[in-house]
Amino acid sequence: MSVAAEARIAPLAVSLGDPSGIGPELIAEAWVQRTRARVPPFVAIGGVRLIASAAASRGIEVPIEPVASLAEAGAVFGRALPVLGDLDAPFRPGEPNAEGAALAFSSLQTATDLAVRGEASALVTGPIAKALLAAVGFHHPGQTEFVAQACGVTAQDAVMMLAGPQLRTIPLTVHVALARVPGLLSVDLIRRRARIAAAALTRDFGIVRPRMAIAALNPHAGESGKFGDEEVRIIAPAVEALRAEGIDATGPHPADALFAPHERRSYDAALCMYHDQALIPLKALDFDSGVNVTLGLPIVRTSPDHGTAFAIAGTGRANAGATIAALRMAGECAARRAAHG
Ligand SMILES: NC(=O)c1ccc[n+]([C@@H]2O[C@H](COP(=O)([O-])OP(=O)(O)OC[C@H]3O[C@@H](n4cnc5c(N)ncnc54)[C@H](O)[C@@H]3O)[C@@H](O)[C@H]2O)c1
Ligand SMILES: N[C@H](C(=O)O)[C@H](O)COP(=O)(O)O
Repeated sequence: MSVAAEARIAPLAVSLGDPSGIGPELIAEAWVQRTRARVPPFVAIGGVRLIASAAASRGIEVPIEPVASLAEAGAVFGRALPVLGDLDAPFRPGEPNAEGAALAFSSLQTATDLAVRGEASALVTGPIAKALLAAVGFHHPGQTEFVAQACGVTAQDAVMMLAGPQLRTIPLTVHVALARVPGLLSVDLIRRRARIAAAALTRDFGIVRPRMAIAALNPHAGESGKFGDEEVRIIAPAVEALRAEGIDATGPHPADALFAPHERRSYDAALCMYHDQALIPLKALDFDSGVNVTLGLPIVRTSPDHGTAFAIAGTGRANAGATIAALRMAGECAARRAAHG
């Protein structure tokens, strides 16, 4: 998608994430790198004081301008980092507390509303600590499910995808204990999520006929039932049904070889059975440019692949690559939707 096409979209709404984590300083860093890294215009939801202090801790100077609207943010972005709203907190790196979690929640709510109302062209969420947010009334496993609900989409139909330059992976089950995974797998779940993912890869990523590789659950894809029967009972029938409806699905593939370089060339996205099966290869290959994108929503939503990294907040060691990649991917997907509907 061209820079000209992205220039025509409204600014992205960016939530702060936990104010004691690395989110606010990476917002500042992304603004500093906006021209070189071709970051589309965005507005931070709150944090005038917070972002200024977080930027100072990295040794970067960022002019910050409070704005009253998204239109104003677009006009300001070239000369200053626009901030909308008066949410704020002092910067206490590595010292998360309930007040900060409440601020992160409010910023997320406002940013999501702006995207749902169509005022922002996309939503980019900063990293939050799920346990801390739960303590202040956030009753969702993660931001994915919160955003889905705000869009009127069931959590089942909001599909998490991790995307980097070398790989795209989709965890079929996400924030659940590993012991529960086999009981959650079904032909219907695989088909439903694979369909949503295939449609989104076409609509948002321009891949005309996405190739979906479906991973096995057990070692050696179960070795003909010797090490587990989920492949025979669930995954193979799901692949067959997907192929019958015209989706280019293959599998079940033994997961140990699926992410080898020669295998990665054979598919556009790997559908994985559980969180770490999908996220370990992605983060091993593309940690500093990995994006968490939610497929199947009426809005575009992305996030950096990393978490709050409290231990390095304010030290200047946090890499801004994944935040920049999340902003760029959100801008590209929004521009593609604006161009093609
Ligand atoms: N996008 C999100 O909202 C998101 C994603 C993952 C984890 N989390 C949350 O973050 C918290 C911490 O989780 P975690 O420790 O498993 O993951 P983490 O990504 O915060 O940290 C994992 C490791 O990577 C390092 N790291 C992370 N981001 C980095 C960056 N940009 N540059 C350099 N190093 C970086 C950290 O210092 C740490 O060593 C948890 O509460 C979890 O719920 C949030
Ligand atoms: N599992 C995700 C990751 O590590 O990137 C992460 O926890 C974010 O999930 P939400 O976007 O649903 O908060």
